[in-house]
Amino acid sequence: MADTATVSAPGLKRSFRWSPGLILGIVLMSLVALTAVVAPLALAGPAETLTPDARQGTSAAHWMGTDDFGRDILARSLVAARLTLLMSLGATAISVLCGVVIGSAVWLAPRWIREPALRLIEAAVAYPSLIFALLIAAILGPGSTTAVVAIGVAGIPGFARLTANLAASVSHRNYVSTARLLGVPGHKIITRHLLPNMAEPLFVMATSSFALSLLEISSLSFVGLGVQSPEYDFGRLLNEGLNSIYAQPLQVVAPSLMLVVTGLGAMLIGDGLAAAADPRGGRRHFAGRKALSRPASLDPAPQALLEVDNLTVTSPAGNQIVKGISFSIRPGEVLGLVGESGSGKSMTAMSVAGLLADELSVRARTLRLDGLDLLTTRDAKALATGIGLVYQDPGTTFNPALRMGPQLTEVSRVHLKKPRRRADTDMVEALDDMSIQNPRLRMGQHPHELSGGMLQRSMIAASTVSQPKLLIADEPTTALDVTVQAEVLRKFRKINKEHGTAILFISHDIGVVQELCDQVLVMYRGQILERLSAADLKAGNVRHPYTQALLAATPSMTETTDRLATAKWQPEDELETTR
Ligand SMILES: Nc1ncnc2c1ncn2[C@@H]1O[C@H](COP(=O)(O)OP(=O)(O)OP(=O)(O)O)[C@@H](O)[C@H]1O
Repeated sequence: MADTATVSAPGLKRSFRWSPGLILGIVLMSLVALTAVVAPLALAGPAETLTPDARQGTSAAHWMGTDDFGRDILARSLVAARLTLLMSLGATAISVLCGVVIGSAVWLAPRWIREPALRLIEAAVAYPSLIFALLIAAILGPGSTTAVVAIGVAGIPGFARLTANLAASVSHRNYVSTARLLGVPGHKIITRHLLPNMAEPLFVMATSSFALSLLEISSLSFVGLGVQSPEYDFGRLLNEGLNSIYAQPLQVVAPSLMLVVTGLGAMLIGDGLAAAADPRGGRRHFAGRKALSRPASLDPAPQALLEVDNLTVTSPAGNQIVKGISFSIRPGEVLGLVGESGSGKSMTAMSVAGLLADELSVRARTLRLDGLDLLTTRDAKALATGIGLVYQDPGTTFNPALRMGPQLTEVSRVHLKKPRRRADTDMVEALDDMSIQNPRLRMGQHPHELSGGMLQRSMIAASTVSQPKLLIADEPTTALDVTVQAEVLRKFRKINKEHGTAILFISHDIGVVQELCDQVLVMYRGQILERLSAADLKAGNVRHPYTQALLAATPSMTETTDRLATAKWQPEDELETTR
């Protein structure tokens, strides 16, 4: 149904609000930039030639008078715009480039380096940047290059912290988790997935940082540590005018006005962009798979494809989120995981995929997929081709900055080493198989050009094109409308029947689970309360009071009732785990 429609994926619609402040800022900065280009060409003579007309007041020839050496004050203030702007841009560039590199490196580093590095960056950010710059300038000696380096270096911690924080927040997106599962190297994740999606806040901060650099560079020149004569910027002009501030106040007024106009323009742009930007949106750390601890080993059941024995996930506060659960999935089996929100379903699935947040501690006696020890393996190819992942929200599954094709064919190209053309052809077939019309056209489009249903079916196609042994689907139909849901569920059944792919299917929806799954696990507060067949679930043959309460809370399509029951069950009840 959704194939012909082209709608924006949720969360990806962009809007931009032009505020009066932003427009004023752009006008002011354009005027200053124009002055910086034209003034040194047109006004170098009156600005730099020494004449006997020293300290004259305003006149038709000198609108703001002349300085101690007979030079035109207004011309000097306008010409100074070029050096001031160039220095501010240079300092901002140093802060942004070095900050982004350091922030990315910190995010990529192992936890034992990352945590102290972040504390160090926090401390550097808290230290006043101008004092820091004064210190650097005092060490390097006065000069324009010194001022640029000092102010640029002083701004690095701010960008490093922003980059590390943004990387941590973007790294929660599903497409980054998928890239990690696929074994994409950390630096590629940064350049392909993180930086394009962090560009907006970085740009907004760079604009504000430019305004700050302008003021700080002018301050350094004003106190004599920045630009030295015969060069001059706004700060240097203020420094020279200070000596004769009472006799010739215009010497200070003109560069002050230029400084105010330039600073105001940059700040208005920074504020305007920050307000206009539509925000998108624990720390995840890429270092291959998370190392899991294992108390002791146990031989897996021979027929099991996935063997999970005594899996425990503990939060940094010491709370057990998953409490020693055990289950297995046979080849070709569809296992449903149901339970209310927060019961630990996703934590269980992400433990299997090795994609849990760094701060969570994971222990298991056995975690094995078809002979592959998931506790210790670093074999990215085996993981990428062994496990497929489908997430709840198709809108966050794909990187909005990249076209669909390269994202969909990543496993084939990176791990199966298929040539690009062959990978594309296979993916077109897989998309066609998922009833996506015009698959070739879709491959060249960006995610926001596809509907939610199409994105979800594309994700299923990408997850299954390499025929993984296990497909993990974490509430894959929750964000879809009912018609699309039914279609997506049919696709799961087709994959299971045609390729014999085992599926770990997570859902709140008992009705969906009954239809799709062979076996069902009922989870509550990190424990498995009951394991039963879908047929028993359908027939209401359930033993545990919580499962009975869950069933009672499921609306029936055939019976009419005025009120829906809620899943009432007292947690004080004895937890009757059946493993
Ligand atoms: N990084 C974390 N640190 C501490 N606790 C966490 C962290 N991530 C998740 N949790 C907690 O773990 C519990 C289980 O979360 P999980 O996402 O597995 O639930 P779920 O059953 O999948 O719920 P839902 O159906 O809403 O997705 C929740 O209470 C959640 O708050």
